[in-house]
Amino acid sequence: MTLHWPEAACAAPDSNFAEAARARQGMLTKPPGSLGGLEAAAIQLAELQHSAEPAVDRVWISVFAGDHGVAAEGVSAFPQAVTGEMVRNFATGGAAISVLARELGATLDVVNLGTVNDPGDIPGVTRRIIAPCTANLCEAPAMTPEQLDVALAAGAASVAQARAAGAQLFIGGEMGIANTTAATALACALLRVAPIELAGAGTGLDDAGIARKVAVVERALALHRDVGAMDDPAASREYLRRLGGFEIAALTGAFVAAAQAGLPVLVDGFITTAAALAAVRINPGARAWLLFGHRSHERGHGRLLEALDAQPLLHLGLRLGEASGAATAVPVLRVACALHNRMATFAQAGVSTA
Ligand SMILES: Cc1cc2ncn([C@H]3O[C@H](COP(=O)(O)O)[C@@H](O)[C@H]3O)c2cc1C
Ligand SMILES: O=C(O)c1cccnc1
Repeated sequence: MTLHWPEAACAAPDSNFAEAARARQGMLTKPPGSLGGLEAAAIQLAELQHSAEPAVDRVWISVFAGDHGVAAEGVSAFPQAVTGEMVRNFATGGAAISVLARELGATLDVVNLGTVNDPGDIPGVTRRIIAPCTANLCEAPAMTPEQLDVALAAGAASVAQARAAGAQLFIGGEMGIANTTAATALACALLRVAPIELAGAGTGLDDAGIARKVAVVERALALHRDVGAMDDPAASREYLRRLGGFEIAALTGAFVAAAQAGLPVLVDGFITTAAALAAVRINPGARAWLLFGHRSHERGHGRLLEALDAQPLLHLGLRLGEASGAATAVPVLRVACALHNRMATFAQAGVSTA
């Protein structure tokens, strides 16, 4: 059997740079460990970038958009037309992620994978249309095998662009009305937990709406059960195909491709973390390349982060998606790098050690 590209080896982090960075942190003019997660982030970036001076000055943000057949079940507080409308808003600069990208001096890549309310060919949007939307995942597999392949490859194509542009950090975001339902279904299947444990309010469902969402995810899981063992990469791929979405699969493809290329990734919220879990299940070597921007307010995010043994940088109660939480965490990573690279050592500053 030929190896499918997402299962090919990931790049190797360099533990020598991690050791050196850890040693340097111990010599800087502060009690060892006192900069907590900032130290850990700088050490991880040094290890991933194979650099004594880690940096995240050049940031690439890809926001993948796609519509979901499961929106027909009334599982979002907003209408499906919003997905296409927001694609336009990303491109014209009015969305949260548009503002954040400008603040960071980051490149914003908007990729339309298929929206029912299609904004068409507009400047600032890359069209990689797969279909107007996925199939309703509680009635059929969300994607055909061919659609899954195209979506995974779309993510990899954005990573190739990011690398060509010299990016030091890749951020993936998503837009797709009803995609918290798809992400919940995928996470439940990958983690083997009940929908009631993970289903949340998304864009703002009330309790009755969340109960409807739970029932929809239960139907989906009943339809798509017995796909394979938890540790089987092919089974995880199949769950992604049946329960994911175009933008979720593109994120999975992007995360795997970034890890294969040796480009660190900063993960956003609930939906992107579900895509990240799928990436790690398909290719375990991808885990090392992931940093986590924030813990979202969305109900199931904590469980997903735990499953990935992730320590997110921020906890601000954000529940937007679009890569907004990851983008908000970039200044924290920049501060971590500046401290690591520019603080004086005890010897340089003539400060007494313990
Ligand atoms: C105006 C607007 C902008 C958004 N930007 C991201 N999302 C977020 O909300 C959606 C997921 O929530 P649900 O599953 O409840 O539909 C996704 O599109 C996500 O990115 C938005 C939602 C809205 C309404
Ligand atoms: O955590 C997220 O990414 C999120 C939560 C709610 C709605 N959209 C995205």
